[in-house]
Amino acid sequence: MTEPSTAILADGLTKRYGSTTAVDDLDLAVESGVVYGFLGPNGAGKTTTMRMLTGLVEPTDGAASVGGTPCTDRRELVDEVGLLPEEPPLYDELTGREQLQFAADLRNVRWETVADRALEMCEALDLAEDLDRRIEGYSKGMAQKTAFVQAVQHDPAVVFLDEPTSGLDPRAARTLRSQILDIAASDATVFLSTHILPVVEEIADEVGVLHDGRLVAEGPPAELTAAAQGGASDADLEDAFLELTNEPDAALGR
Ligand SMILES: Nc1ncnc2c1ncn2[C@@H]1O[C@H](COP(=O)(O)OP(=O)(O)OP(=O)(O)O)[C@@H](O)[C@H]1O
Repeated sequence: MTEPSTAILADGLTKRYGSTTAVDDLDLAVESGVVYGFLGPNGAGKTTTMRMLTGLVEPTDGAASVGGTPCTDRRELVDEVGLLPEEPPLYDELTGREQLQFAADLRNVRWETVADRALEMCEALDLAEDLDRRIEGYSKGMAQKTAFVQAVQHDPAVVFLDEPTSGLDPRAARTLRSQILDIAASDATVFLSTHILPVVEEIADEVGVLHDGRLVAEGPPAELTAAAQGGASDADLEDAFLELTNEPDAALGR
């Protein structure tokens, strides 16, 4: 058996905006092939963390790397990562197919090499028939599916997903969950931020809970759940989340 390698590493990662500390001295070590659920209340610093890890925002302090590449090295990082941001970058005037081809071009990847994978994913997500329509006429769900495929079609080693099932109907959300598991099974790492805790319970191997920019708990979902409500057998991840983010100092042993 080969030793697991670290896909995402953050050391004292900090981002301040004026007097606001969005991310506060964050340490992370996420192993390859893991689905890491990144949770936290609104404004906890999840998006800012993902933006630093993908090189979109410079940290004020600390450092991070993805697949061994420093996150400040955006050019190198582009080959390693796929990002589905909160507000996906799509061009209204393009068709879905042109958008996917454009995304491949941007990464200097030949469309022919990713087309089979991309089109298979579109087929499973029930998007294939809409690929030759312009994105301006897409529903929110269609746009979200396109943005997801664009983020992962080049088979990146590490995938960052911010609310990936946003706007998806239950069938599409289920397909997308299974695609995320397929991605992880192929030894890629998935860093998943979502408020939909049952999704995290279902597919995450590890969970990190962020509160006010600080990591207040980390572990497998079952472990966090087991510690919630004094060990009550019917506690779930939502109970754990509410407890941890209601009393973060207790979680940190203060
Ligand atoms: N560009 C910016 N300028 C100033 N403050 C910012 C900026 N981006 C984020 N912040 C602040 O940093 C903090 C963390 O925001 P962030 O968007 O990272 O949280 P989040 O956990 O992703 O929240 P949500 O769940 O609502 O998406 C908030 O207080 C936010 O107002």
